[in-house]
Amino acid sequence: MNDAIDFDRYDRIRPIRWTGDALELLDQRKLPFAVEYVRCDDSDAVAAAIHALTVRGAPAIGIAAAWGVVLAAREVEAGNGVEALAAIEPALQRLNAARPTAVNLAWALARMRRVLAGAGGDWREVLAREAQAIADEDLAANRRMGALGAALIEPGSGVLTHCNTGSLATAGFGTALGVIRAGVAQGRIDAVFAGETRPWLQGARLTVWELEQDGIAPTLIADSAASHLMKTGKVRWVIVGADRICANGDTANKIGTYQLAIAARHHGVRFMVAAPSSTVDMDTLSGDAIEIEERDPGELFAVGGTRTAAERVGAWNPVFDVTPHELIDAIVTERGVIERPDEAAMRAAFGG
Ligand SMILES: CSC[C@@H](O)[C@@H](O)C(=O)COP(=O)(O)O
Repeated sequence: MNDAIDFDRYDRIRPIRWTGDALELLDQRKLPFAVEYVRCDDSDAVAAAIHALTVRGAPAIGIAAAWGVVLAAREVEAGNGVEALAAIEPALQRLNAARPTAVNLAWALARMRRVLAGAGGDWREVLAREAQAIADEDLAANRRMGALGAALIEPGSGVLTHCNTGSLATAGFGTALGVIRAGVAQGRIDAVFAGETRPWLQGARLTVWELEQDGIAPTLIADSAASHLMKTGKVRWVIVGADRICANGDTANKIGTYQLAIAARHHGVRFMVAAPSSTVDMDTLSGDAIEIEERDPGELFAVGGTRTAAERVGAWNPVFDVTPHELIDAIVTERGVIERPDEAAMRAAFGG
């Protein structure tokens, strides 16, 4: 087994590109059938892209929103950061309202507000530097998490992941998918299973495509095949990302994660959450307090534009769920590994 990880070999996709005067977003609604970037020239276009899932994944929407603040700043004249902040605050609120569950969005906006409030005449440059720092720190955090998470995995393991948590969902390398990339690179993981992730198919459309760019051949499964897969003994870990990790370790992630955690515990499969510290929300005490985004029920009526449900049916489309901390074996952030997370362990690691 070789513990060295050639990060560049596994990290080629960039979903967010800042051109110097516009934000380009890899259109994740069209992947894998078209690789097209959408150009955003103002902050409302960024907010609309976040809402429409053109850009998605908790860290990625935080980074996109930070660049959205830079775009909002172009529309105002102000002598210092405090004046500028007052002028762009409505735009920041529209960015914040684009999606409710991933805390990285509010976290990135709070960070942009903080530096702006302390800036002088050079406030535009201060904002651009901070947006770039948020992106750079995310990439570094993912690489660190990859190494930390992979170290928990015994050589010869199979793993199951859910949704898309890779380069597409972050500044690069990925959270759970970063752990998987690192685990494959080190020879610890010899089989990767990816759930389709109905209804938006992040697993089928994005994760499988991303891993194939790296020369990793994943096996796609229907979401409903997960318990059966676990019963076969082919996976030792379920590895997922997070949209918000609470003070007690309860974790919101893509709908379907909770049932994977229940099934994993039943079958003796371990359950890992990998996320940067920007996903940790020590102000939210437990998962009960997390707002779960509900999207258009129409997302359930069709696949790829073809109707699959009868006409005039009702549907409910919550797109995240909360996994209680008791079902989580390890939370991995760039700051370290928390095994069997609870409030005491979270407070010891993150304060608050
Ligand atoms: C690094 S990504 C972690 C989560 O953001 C991911 O698992 C997820 O749930 C994404 O949901 P999405 O609705 O596609 O934005």
